Amino acid sequence: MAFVEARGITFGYRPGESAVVSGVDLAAEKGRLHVCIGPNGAGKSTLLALLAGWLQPESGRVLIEGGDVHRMGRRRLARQVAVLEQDQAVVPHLTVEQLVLLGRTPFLGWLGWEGQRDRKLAEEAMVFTHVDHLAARRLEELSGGERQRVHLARALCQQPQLLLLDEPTASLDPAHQVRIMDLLQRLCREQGLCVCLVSHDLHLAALYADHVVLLQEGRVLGQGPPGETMTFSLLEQAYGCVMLVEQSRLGVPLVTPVPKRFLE
Ligand SMILES: Nc1ncnc2c1ncn2[C@@H]1O[C@H](COP(=O)(O)OP(=O)(O)OP(=O)(O)O)[C@@H](O)[C@H]1O
Repeated sequence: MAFVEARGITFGYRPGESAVVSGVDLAAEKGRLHVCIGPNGAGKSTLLALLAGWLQPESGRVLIEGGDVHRMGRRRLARQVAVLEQDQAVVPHLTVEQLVLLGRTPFLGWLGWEGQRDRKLAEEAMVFTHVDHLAARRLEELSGGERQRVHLARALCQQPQLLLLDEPTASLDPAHQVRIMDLLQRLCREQGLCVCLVSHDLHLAALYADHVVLLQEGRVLGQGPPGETMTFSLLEQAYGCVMLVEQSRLGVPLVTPVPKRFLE
């Protein structure tokens, strides 16, 4: 059974205006990495917020392990689902370790004290994401990429079953992009996590996705393995520019948007 399922979900931010997500069906499984791609404004972040239960669809349902996400208690939801948003707020004066420990909040007792196990999980998450050497630093003293890795550590520290990430590699250098994607893949394979992420990086999507969802104007234009969804015709239709799709030497589609001067 799918771990998280969207059944015909439709959502619009303002009544009477056209929907931002329209009739989306998808099924995401444990142990698999799902990547949602599509042009700016296609509705990817909105879809992620619907899967997280932060937004309620006008029609259709989001199910987690077969249960409606809006009927799950907030604490239960927070224990199962971790979200890494696109623009994480910087909480002033908080150290890296303190922020990562916030991932344990749904599991703490009523006094809110962290125990030894919580601190151990925070440390493991910081080692995983290569930020352990920054543990005592304040968030505002970090680079964008370092901060992004710290927020990922916070999400991992939560030990979720479903991890939703909005452009988790956006401000990372190529080595850290690969390291973080390797880590996410390992979490899927070894710990059976269900990972859904949004990305504009078509090459990373082709390299790592088990399942690609291609959105355009709120609708699913195609979904399936990268080889079936990242075709030049679907990508051109979605992005509205000419795309060259080759088979890379790593055996996955290599997508290059073609500059105008090569078309003249
Ligand atoms: N809080 C909001 N209130 C009103 N409209 C919104 C809100 N958030 C997003 N939208 C609109 O909904 C549409 C989809 O936005 P969304 O952020 O989901 O797209 P996206 O595919 O993630 O885009 P991008 O790739 O640019 O991040 C856009 O037209 C956007 O302007």
